[in-house]
Amino acid sequence: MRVNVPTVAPQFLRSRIGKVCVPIIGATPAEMLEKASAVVKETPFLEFRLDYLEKPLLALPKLKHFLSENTAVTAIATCRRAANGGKFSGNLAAEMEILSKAGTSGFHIVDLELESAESLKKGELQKLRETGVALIVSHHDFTATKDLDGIFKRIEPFQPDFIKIVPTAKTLTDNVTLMRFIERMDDHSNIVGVCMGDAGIISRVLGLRAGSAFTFAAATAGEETAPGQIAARTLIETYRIDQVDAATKVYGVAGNPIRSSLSPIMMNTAFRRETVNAVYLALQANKLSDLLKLVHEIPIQGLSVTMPLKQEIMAHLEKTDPLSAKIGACNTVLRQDGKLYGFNTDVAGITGPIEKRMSLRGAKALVLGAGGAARAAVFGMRDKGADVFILNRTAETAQKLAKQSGSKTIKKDALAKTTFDVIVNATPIGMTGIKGAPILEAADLNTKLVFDLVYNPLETPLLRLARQQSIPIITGIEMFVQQGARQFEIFTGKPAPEEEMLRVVIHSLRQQAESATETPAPPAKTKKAS
Ligand SMILES: O=C1C[C@@](O)(C(=O)O)C[C@@H](O)[C@@H]1O
Repeated sequence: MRVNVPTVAPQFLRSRIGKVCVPIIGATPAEMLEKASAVVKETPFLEFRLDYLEKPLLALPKLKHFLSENTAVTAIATCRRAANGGKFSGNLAAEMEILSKAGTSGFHIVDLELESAESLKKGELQKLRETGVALIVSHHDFTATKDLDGIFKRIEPFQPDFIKIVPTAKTLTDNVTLMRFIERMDDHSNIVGVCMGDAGIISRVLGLRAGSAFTFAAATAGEETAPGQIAARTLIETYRIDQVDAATKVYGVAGNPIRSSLSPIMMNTAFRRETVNAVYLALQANKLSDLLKLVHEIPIQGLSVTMPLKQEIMAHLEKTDPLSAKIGACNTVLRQDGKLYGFNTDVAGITGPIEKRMSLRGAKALVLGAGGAARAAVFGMRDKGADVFILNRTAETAQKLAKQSGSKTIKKDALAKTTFDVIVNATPIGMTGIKGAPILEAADLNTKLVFDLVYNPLETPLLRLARQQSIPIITGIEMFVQQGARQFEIFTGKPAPEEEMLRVVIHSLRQQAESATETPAPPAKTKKAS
């Protein structure tokens, strides 16, 4: 017997649902509804995570009212139990009662975990389905991506409207495993697949192209219901997920850790601005071999390479430009005819901004540090004809670099008596989260220009010191944008929209700084993400 006539028959759901489903969380029904009302303006496909509520059953009348007023919304009810990675502490019978009630409260779809489905007594699932609600049977693996075919075989007998498989990507190539699996299922238009974890971002952006019926995105940054989830607006506006098709070229920034890199927002904005059919991903690379495999499997057309892979990748390149070879590091890889070619745009990111202000030919430059960034600064400025001095905490590394590059080393006590045309900080000192005393004092800044390669915070202590003495400065953002702009040109052959790139980077940094000051202290106990 049908308890309720559904507003949408399950077979029409496919045409009704959007490509991006946004989970709605909240500790109270009022909080949930407030969030849902805000999200619905942009994305009308919502998953109400009833398991986040203390008393889900009591919330259903309010949610019913919301759904009757918001007829454009397609709503999933999920009440995942703690044993399956959710937050619901009740038993299976309580979960079923809530889902059945959701089915008669205007929800279009309910989400049931495979383990729950398998534990049901005969006829119980049928009873739930008789409410007229469509069914997703889900499987989550919070540790790995494995045995996807086996999971599929376990879900299939329940004949759900959607089969959802959510493993965790431990490697970049786990995304390929998931996407190949979905592609193989091409006679099933009802598969939903996404990898959790920082390494799983690839599947969140390219999964629809592989055939996933839809994907998940967080309401806002900070409201993720699973590790690695991207905010809906970022996924739609920055990654342009609606436009990713078979012809979309894939690029990315590879490193470890990569989560807070601003390259994806900068490069995707540039692609959008120049209407290039390309998407740029954050690639959490724990191992270079995993990255190299991914590059060929996807395939990836070009890479920005960052710490700690800039040196290690050199051995895997067909050819590099002469500066990368001298520096022993490369930050840009272009894939052509299956072969990888390396470039170093960090150098141009340093010399370009200086040469906009002064010629480096014959200029006297001081470089602080002797690591990777310092090598780019030293070789780059030497190449432009500057006389370079190196100051580093470990004198031997400075001496070695000086010898390789035809530069000199200098001691800290000599600075007050020496004048420079430009001082470049290539150490991480001054960067948000890095401890360490400033290297230079006011008396050491006898220079016409100070360039800090650190870009977060916008104004570093060194730049503040220079500003106080009215010495012109260049911020690390300029280097970041310039190295990215040159990469864009190598990737696409088009001039880079530098102003737009700069604008979006400054905007993101300001937002980050604001949310860092606004965010209340994290709770003592971190809850398990699901
Ligand atoms: O199953 C899924 C997918 C998900 O775990 C994700 O990885 O985005 C988020 C959950 O809210 C949803 O129920």
